[in-house]
Amino acid sequence: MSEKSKSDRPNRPRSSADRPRGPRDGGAKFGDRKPREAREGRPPRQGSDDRAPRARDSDTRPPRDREEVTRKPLPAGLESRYAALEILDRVHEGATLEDALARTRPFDNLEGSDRGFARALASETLRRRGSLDHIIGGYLDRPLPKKSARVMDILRIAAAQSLLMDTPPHAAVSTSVDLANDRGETGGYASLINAIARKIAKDGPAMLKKLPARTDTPSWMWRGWERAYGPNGAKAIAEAHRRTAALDLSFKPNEDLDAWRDKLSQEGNEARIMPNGTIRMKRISDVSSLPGYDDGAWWIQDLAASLPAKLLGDVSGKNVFDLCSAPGGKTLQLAAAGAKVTSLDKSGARLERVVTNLTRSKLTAFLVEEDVLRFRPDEKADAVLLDAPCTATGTIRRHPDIPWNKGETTLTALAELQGKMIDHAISLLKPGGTLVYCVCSLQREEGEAQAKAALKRNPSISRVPATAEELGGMETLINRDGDLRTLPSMLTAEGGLDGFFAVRFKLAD
Ligand SMILES: C[S@@+](CC[C@H](N)C(=O)[O-])C[C@H]1O[C@@H](n2cnc3c(N)ncnc32)[C@H](O)[C@@H]1O
Repeated sequence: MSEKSKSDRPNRPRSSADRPRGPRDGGAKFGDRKPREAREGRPPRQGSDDRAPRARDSDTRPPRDREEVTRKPLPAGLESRYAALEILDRVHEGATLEDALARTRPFDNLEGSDRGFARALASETLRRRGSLDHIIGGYLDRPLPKKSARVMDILRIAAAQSLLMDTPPHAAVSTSVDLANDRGETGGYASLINAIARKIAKDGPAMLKKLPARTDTPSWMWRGWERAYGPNGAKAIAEAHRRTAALDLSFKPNEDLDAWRDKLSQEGNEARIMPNGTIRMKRISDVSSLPGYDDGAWWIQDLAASLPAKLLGDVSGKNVFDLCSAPGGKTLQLAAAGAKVTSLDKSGARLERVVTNLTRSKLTAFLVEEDVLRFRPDEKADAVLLDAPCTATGTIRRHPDIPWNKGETTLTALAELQGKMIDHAISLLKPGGTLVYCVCSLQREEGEAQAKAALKRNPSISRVPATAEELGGMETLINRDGDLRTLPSMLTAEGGLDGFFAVRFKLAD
């Protein structure tokens, strides 16, 4: 982008202190903080454009830096397992898997296939943690003491390698024993780990096959899905979570999708055009090497995540507030469709990712760093998109840490916040304006129940049902009320999609 004066640089977050006038008044400040990716001099990794929302914004925490500088190099083959163990440790401390991957030094030091292996090992261990714990538990006389959490993690990654990955059993066992011996606190358990890992390598595959899909789902989540979708629906969702998500790319309007499909297709990884215009392929490790990345022709966005913005219809030339916008998937969509977008998020760190994504895509938006509930612009909006913070249970395929780091109390607190955000978003609309409220959650409390309660609290709004035409003809994604409801168990033959809910409201004229 060419050098412009401060007031002409829309892609700069403004702090709330710079907000005396309307949202489009320029005056962009917020210093010259560079986006994190640019600071580190490396492209964002796969999935970073449209990652799952998080109830707790751990992006603002300082990087973990506790790795011992003086550590002796580990034997070949052990580094990647050691990195996976450290990643799990950070997730247990409350970090998201994505943050843990970004901030675990032993992982950062890995390259190529070792890096891919460590990532896959940590992800698969979390994805099937319930099953792995069940099988390991069968070999323990009593649960391991809390202070031996690392022993349990070594057993988990031993089991994950034997049961879920193609690691030869002897390698899964011997590297786990080596990991145990690497530290005094776990060395005393080396023979126990050796014995259990061997048994699991031998008998575990048959045991794993017998475990029901719900074993990998915390019971509060399972109960919610059963209430909402019935026992078979809950089972189908849990089964879908065992599969990894595809790589979905959203394109700017007017791009020639047939040409992009041909350019993106690789041997063994055919790209395909989905009904809504998403191009889908199998996940690859280096997205930045794909054609079109540097030109910003596309951005990563799950098919389901691309649908709520479509419910705003033709936004060209309209004033649209994208509330809770980071990392910016929907801001990019709206800006690419010609809207004058005000992109608001309360996290400055996450807004930097919006800047990165806008810059790469050569699109512009006005950025506001603010809490939604405190946002009081002078000028109201033609349309508002509210992608509220939620439990993100619709994105478990991509973020297998979610079941273990979210609880029912988080759900209750988020549901209360979502109601307040909806009411505030309505107050930001011009008469006749449109609000789309959405969440990437499977929990009814955050979706269907919010829509119902919002209509009851606000007689000035009415629901405008979604149409199949707006969703690329995919009418199965519309529920009985006319709202968008996607589940990971839908479009199974095509690779599934994230779980999303979206409702469209119109404010009376
Ligand atoms: C669901 S994610 C947004 C995903 C984004 N819309 C996209 O399409 O890329 C939720 C976002 O809400 C933000 N957030 C959470 N609470 C907020 C609040 N009170 N005010 C503004 N933003 C908030 C988080 O920082 C997070 O970036």
